[in-house]
Amino acid sequence: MSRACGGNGGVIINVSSMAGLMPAPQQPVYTATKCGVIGFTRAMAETSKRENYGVRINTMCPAFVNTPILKTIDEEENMGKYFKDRDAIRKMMSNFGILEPAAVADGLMKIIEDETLNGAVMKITKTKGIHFEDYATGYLQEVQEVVMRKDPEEANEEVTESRKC
Ligand SMILES: NC(=O)C1=CN([C@@H]2O[C@H](COP(=O)(O)OP(=O)(O)OC[C@H]3O[C@@H](n4cnc5c(N)ncnc54)[C@H](O)[C@@H]3O)[C@@H](O)[C@H]2O)C=CC1
Ligand SMILES: CCCCCC(=O)/C=C/[C@H]1C=CC(=O)[C@@H]1CCCCCCC(=O)O
Repeated sequence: MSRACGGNGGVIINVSSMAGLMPAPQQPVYTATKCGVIGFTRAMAETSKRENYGVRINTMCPAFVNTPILKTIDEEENMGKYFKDRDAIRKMMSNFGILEPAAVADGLMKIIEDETLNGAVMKITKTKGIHFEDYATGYLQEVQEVVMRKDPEEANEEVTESRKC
């Protein structure tokens, strides 16, 4: 797919979850994997841009969606020691509401069609619909740009200077 490998470019959409953006105390490992998907997506999107892969890489973070995975909350084998906490998860579901898969399909289509999106973290919730996690990228970009073109000591000084008020 990458132009660097002779491909035509394209778009990759990784599937994270709202659990990757907020702590899900009954599912710490799930939370960690979904956070990982977000970090990986954002880093690879930046790599793709710099290396001119021609591939847009984005991720989506739906809240609860009506699919078979929700039934796994009632499986002790899946929940392990958090099985006893399934009522808390059910309460969370009832507070958040449950999306239909079509809402996720709408998000997928938006990412495919909007060619400006790269490194985006799309949230999909019952109350707000499709919206995006806002990162303070200005500082990060500034640091990355300076660090990429300077020797470490010079870059460090420049970044420190630029942050002085
Ligand atoms: N349903 C929900 O509430 C939400 C789901 N997600 C994410 O969406 C993605 C899809 O989940 P759903 O369609 O909801 O669940 P699902 O349970 O309907 O589908 C998951 C699929 O993954 C397959 N699978 C599981 N382990 C696998 C493995 N090791 N190798 C290959 N395939 C494997 C299963 O056979 C199943 O077909 C997952 O990454 C999930 O974490 C994200 C947010 C909310
Ligand atoms: C706000 C969390 C939204 C999570 C959406 C999601 O990815 C759901 C996945 C669940 C399906 C089976 C599970 O074991 C998953 C995790 C449930 C996390 C719920 C956290 C509830 C809580 O912390 O109270």
